[in-house]
Parts: sequence; structure tokens; C-alpha cells
Amino acid sequence: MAQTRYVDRPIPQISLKDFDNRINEITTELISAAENVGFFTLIDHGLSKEDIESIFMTSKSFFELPDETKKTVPWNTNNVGWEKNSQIRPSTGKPDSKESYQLQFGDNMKGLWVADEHLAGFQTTALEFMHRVQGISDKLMRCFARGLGFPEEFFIKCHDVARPDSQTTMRLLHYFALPEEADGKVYHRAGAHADWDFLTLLFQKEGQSGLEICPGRESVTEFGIGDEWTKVEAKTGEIVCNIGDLLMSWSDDRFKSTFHRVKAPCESGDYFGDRYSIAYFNQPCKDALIQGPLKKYPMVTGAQFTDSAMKRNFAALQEKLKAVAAA
Ligand SMILES: O=C(O)CCC(=O)C(=O)O
Ligand SMILES: [Fe+2]
Repeated sequence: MAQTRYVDRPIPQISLKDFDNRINEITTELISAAENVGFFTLIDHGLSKEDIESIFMTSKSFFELPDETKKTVPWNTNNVGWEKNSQIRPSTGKPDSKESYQLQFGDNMKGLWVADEHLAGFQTTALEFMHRVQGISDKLMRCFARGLGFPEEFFIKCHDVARPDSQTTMRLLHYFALPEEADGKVYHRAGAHADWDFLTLLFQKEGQSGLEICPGRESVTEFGIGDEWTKVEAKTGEIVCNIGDLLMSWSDDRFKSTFHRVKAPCESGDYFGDRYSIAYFNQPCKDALIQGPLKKYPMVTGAQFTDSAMKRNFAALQEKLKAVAAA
């Protein structure tokens, strides 16, 4: 396999300290990060390293359950539940080598919370953490609303997690340990993709590296991926945030939804061990009305936006599978 081409690109680090007094300054920093690299890291966000380590322990306890137990909460197309080695990305045409458990706040979770008899207190612990991450998301949404000239509460209302049909999702991820000796196979961890949500907040664990980004996308309708990657360091206390396609569209392409991946380890210095991460995806309410201030794209509802993102992804996947079959 050809060597990966790496370039250094600064990923801004933004502090949320003293948020209410510093909201103007923080907004300026967020807007600049969103307009350029599309990724930034947050510090002083209110979650301690211990809080984050503790939710990672809960996540690990879930993934250590036997598959037979995890199968009691299977993934479905509402984007909830547990899956293993089943997510195929259009960029690779191969399943990611991982398992994940997706959680939401509302009715979609009926029957899909792992039962207390298998993992005591899981639902309470997960929901408590999700509400805290939503609190951080709310701060970011306030700033992005200001930056785009919407009323300050606008995006928060459009992503209200108190509604029973809320779509916002927290995804626990476990990438399996892989053989360090080359065996002729490529084990994708998370194949290159852009997220289709509003904003993603990602928690990583120190030492478990692999996340890489590839900026350069000019419009949300374009799919091309460049080939120069930049590594994002894994630090337990920081939150890595990225703009999703929804915010790119809602900003008339001003803010960039950047391609990223968790690299298939294959070169010296790559990390081959078990990797745990947690991604929190801010998804719109189904009836939210989405259109940027410049009206670059036609107005759509949250439900239509998500539906067409999934269809576009599916169509790109079919193309890729055809190309793989023809090769
Ligand atoms: O696990 C990671 O570090 C990234 C996951 C990711 O990009 C995703 O699930 O969309
Ligand atoms: Fe992603």
C-alpha cells in the first residue's frame, strides 16, 4: 500500500471558560475554525477527565458483554442499537472493523436500552452524560446562531432533545485490536466520510490514536476526497468537534464539513490496539426548517435533510460496490 501523505494543519483549540462573559470572543474563534479546517478541539468545557474516563468504563463494560446479550438491543434504521462489523462506507466499500452502540433520548430507544440485569444502571448513566454533552452543544449552537445572524436560541430549538422524536444520537464505538503483521488484508476502522449532522462532539482516549482529517470540500453537494491527511491527537480531556453537512448547508457552505476517518493501521507508528471513542451527533428535529441566510439551497425539513443524506450515502455506496465488483 502506498504511504499516506501527511501535512500539518493547525486544529484550533478553543476554551469555553467563563462562557457567558466571553461569548463574543468564543464565537469569533468558533466561526474562524468552522470557516477554515472545519475541526476544532474544546477545553474548559465543564466535563472533567474523570467524567470522561468514567463513561469510557461504562462503554467498555457494555462491549465486554457477550454478543448474545448485545444482540438483545440490535441496530435499526432509526440509528439506534448495537451493530458489529456491519457499517459499509461508500469510500471503502468494506465494513468498518468495529462495533458500536447508538443511543438517543426519546421514543426510538423503546426496548433498545440494555437491561439492568445485564448492566446495572446503564441507561441512567448514559442519559446523564448525554444531557451534559447536550449542554456543551447548546453553547456551541448559541455561538453559531449569532455568527449566522439567527436568533440566539434558534439552533437549540431546532435540536430540542426533550422532544419524544428527538434524533440526536450518542454513539459508543469499539474498534477491535488488529494484527500488526501484514496479512494482505486492509482492516478499515472508520472509512473516510463526512458526518451529516449539525455538529459532532467526539471523545477519545489518550494513546488510542487514528483519527485523521482531510479538509478541502467547497460545497456540501460535492463528494471528492483529497489525499493529504492530518492527524488529530487523542487526548482524554479534550472534545474534538467537527461541522457536519447539516451546518455546512445551513451556513450556505460557509462552514466546512470535513472528510475524516479512523485510519486502517498499516504503517509504522500507527496504533493497532483496541480503540474506544464516543461520538455525539446533534441531529435536527424532524420538522425543523433548514435554510441558510443566503438561501443557497431550497428549504427542507430536518426529516427531508436526513432522508436525502442517507439516500445520497446509499447511492454512493452502490456506485462503489459496482466499481469494486468490476475491478
Ligand atoms: O471514532 C472516531 O474517532 C471517529 C468516529 C466517526 O467519525 C463517526 O462515527 O462519524
Ligand atoms: Fe465521523
